[in-house]
Amino acid sequence: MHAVKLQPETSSPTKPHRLMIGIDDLSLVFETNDGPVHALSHINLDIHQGDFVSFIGPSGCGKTTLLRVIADLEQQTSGTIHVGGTSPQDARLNRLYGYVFQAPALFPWRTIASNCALPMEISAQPKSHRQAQIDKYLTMVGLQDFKHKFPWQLSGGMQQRASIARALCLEPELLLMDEPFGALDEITRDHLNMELLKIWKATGKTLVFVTHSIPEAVLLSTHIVVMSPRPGRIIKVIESPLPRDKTLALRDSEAFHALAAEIRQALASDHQID
Ligand SMILES: Nc1ncnc2c1ncn2[C@@H]1O[C@H](COP(=O)(O)OP(=O)(O)OP(=O)(O)O)[C@@H](O)[C@H]1O
Repeated sequence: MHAVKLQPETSSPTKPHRLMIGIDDLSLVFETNDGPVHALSHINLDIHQGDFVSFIGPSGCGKTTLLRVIADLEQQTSGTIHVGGTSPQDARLNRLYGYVFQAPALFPWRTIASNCALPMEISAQPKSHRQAQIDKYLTMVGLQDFKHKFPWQLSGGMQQRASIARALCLEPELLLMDEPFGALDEITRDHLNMELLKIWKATGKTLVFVTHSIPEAVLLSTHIVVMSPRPGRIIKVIESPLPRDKTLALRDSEAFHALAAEIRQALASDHQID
């Protein structure tokens, strides 16, 4: 299939923020027993410091693979990528990013505080600093009173909040989140979406977020990257006209519905929705 190279609408001449992620003509092919899988094809994307960028698209369009390339967990077949002005490998080694998985992935034999401490123990940070970071971020996600509990004593939403706190403890500039709220009920998801927006505002971090949910992408993002499968590619990058300061009430606004419709149209225009 002919691959269309799209320049995203993410940059403007007046934008003061530095480039956090720069991806240029990147493709990734998985060689499998059934032949090559074109997971990513000719991806061009700029993400700036402080942006909240969502990847949305049907199953198999390469959202997770793209996030994993940014995180240096997969290597591209061709093209280039820079993360924080360096290679993804250096960004990983310098702990530039935190990664939040779809499942909280907490160790059941460690308390919430001890789970949060683990990455800081691995990077040999002093105990007093570890304690301060844990207190800061467990308070931020509303779990300070649960720090001595074990993961299995917490609800799914609380466990996911704990995994976000764990990622924040290392003070990464960049937070990569792969459908972190996909398994949660709608009410809990609403709540955590608002919590995440608060954290994003308070910390000024750059967020890259994978989701299947159009309302979630609209509610959270400054930019929405619409993707399509076979081969996995970007079909449109939409800059949100909505304010960065958002409330759940915004979902009843005309602007919200218009943006959701634009995303839906972009997805439908490809005629490949699974
Ligand atoms: N390690 C791998 N080896 C071979 N093929 C892979 C591998 N990882 C992903 N793929 C394939 O690459 C394509 C993109 O997968 P990816 O998981 O990135 O999609 P996705 O958009 O995140 O899907 P979902 O929304 O279902 O999680 C799919 O066809 C998938 O089967």
